[in-house]
Amino acid sequence: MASFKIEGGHKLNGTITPQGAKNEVLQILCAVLLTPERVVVNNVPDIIDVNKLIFILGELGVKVEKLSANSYAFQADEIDLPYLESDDFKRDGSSLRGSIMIVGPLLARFGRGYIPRPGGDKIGRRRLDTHFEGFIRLGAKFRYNKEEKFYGVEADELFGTDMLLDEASVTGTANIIMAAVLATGTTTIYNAACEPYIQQLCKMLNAMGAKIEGVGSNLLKITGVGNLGGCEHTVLPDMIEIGSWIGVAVMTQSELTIKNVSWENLGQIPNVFRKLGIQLEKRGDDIYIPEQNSYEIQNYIDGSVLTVADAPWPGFTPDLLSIVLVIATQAKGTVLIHQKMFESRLFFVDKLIDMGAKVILCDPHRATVIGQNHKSQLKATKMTSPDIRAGISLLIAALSANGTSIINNIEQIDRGYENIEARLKSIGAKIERMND
Ligand SMILES: CC(=O)N[C@H]1[C@@H](OP(=O)(O)OP(=O)(O)OC[C@H]2O[C@@H](n3ccc(=O)[nH]c3=O)[C@H](O)[C@@H]2O)O[C@H](CO)[C@@H](O)[C@@H]1O
Ligand SMILES: C=C(OP(=O)(O)O)C(=O)O
Repeated sequence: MASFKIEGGHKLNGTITPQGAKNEVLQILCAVLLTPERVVVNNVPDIIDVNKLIFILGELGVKVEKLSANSYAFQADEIDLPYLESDDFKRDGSSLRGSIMIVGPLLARFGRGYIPRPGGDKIGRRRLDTHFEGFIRLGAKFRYNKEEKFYGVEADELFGTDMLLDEASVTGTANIIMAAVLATGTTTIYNAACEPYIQQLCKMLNAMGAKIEGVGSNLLKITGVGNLGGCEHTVLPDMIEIGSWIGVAVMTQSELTIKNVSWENLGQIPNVFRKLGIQLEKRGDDIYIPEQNSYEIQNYIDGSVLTVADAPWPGFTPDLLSIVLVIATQAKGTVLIHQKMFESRLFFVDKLIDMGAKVILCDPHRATVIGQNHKSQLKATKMTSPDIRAGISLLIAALSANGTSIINNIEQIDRGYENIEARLKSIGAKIERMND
C-alpha cells in the first residue's frame, strides 16, 4: 500500500486546471456500449476507477484506442457476452461502483446485463434497488444469486412505461435512462437525479440519436429509438475536485486560480463556500481565490448556527461535505455538518480531532465544528485514508498542519484524483509518494 509524506504549513501559489469529472465519465464510458459505432470521449481523467472501467470494457470486447493523454475512442461492435458470466468479470466488476452502469446499456442492446455487487467507497449502505426496480418496470426479469452476490436482468424486449423512482439515485437514474433509450415506446422517469453528470449523459445520448426531454429536471421523458450512432463527447471539469482545490487554498491560506471550472454547472457549491466566509471571485470561467488569513462562517438571518447538509441535486453534493468539514476546522465560527445520505462518512473526524481540531461527532450523520480561526494550527499525524473524500480531506488537513504527516492507503485518493502529488507540487506543496 502506498503512502503520502506531507510536510505541512507551507503557503502555495499558482494555477490549477481541474480534471474531467469522475462521476460523469463513468456514465459516459458505459454509454459507449449502446452503439456499434465509434464514440470519442475527451477530458477523461487518468484515475484508478476510470482505468478499471476502461479495462472492463476492453475485456468485454470494446475496441479501445487511446488518442492522447485524456482522449479515447471506443467501438462496441463485437461484444463478448460470455465474459459477463466469467470469474474474471465477477472479480473485475466488483472493484468499483461505476461498473453497475454497464447493466442498463447491455440489457437494452443485447437483452441481458449482469453485474457482481459493485465496490466503491465503504461509506454506508449502498443499495441497488432503484436500478433493478427500474429495469423490472421496463419489462426485464431479475435474478439475484445471494451466495455469489451476482445480479442479472434479462428481456427479449423492453417497453416504455411511467415510473416514479423510490429515490433520486444518480447511478440508478443513469442506468435506467440507458435502458429506456432503446425501449419500445415512451418512458417517463419522475424523481430522476439531475446532477450535471446526468445532464451530460443525456446530451451525449441525444447526440447519438436518443430522444430525451426534460434534461436538467427531475422528470425525464424518453421516446425509445431503434438504434443509436456514434458521437464525440467532452467531459465537464470535476466539481468535486474543484471544491477540493478550494479546500487546499483556504486551509493553506494561499492564493490560487482554478481554471475553466464551468461556473454554470457548479450549482450550490460556490454559495456554500461563501457561507463559510470564503472569498471566491469569478474571473471569466475561472475561480480566483485570494490569500485569506481569516474566513468567518455566516449565521442564519435569525442568528442561529449555519447547517451545511447534502441533498439530491440541485442541493449540495454529499461528496463535498468532508471537505467543507475540514475547511470549517480553521474558520471563525461554528457550523453543523449534516451528512444525510451516507451513515459512515463522518467517522474520519477522529483523525482531525487527533490533529487538534475542535469537532463533536453528534451521531453518524452530524458533526459540529468549532473553527479555530487559524489561531491554533493542526498538528501533523499518521493516518489512513478510509474513503476517497475523507482521504483528500485528511490530505488538505496535513498540508495545513504543523510538521510532517503520513497518509496510508492513498489508493483511495488515486481512485478519483489524477496525479495529485505532481499537481500539488506544481503549486509549491511538499509532498512525496512512498511505495511499499
Ligand atoms: C459513481 C458515482 O456516481 N457515485 C456517486 C453517486 O453514487 P450512487 O449513485 O451510488 O448513489 P445514490 O445516488 O444511489 O445514493 C447515495 C446514497 O444516498 C441515499 N439517497 C439518495 C437519493 C436520495 O434522494 N436520498 C438519499 O438518501 C441513498 O439511499 C444512498 O445511500 O451518487 C452519490 C450521491 O450523490 C455520490 O456520493 C457518489 O459519488
Ligand atoms: C462516493 C464516491 O465515489 P463512488 O460512488 O465511486 O464510491 C465519491 O466520488 O465521492
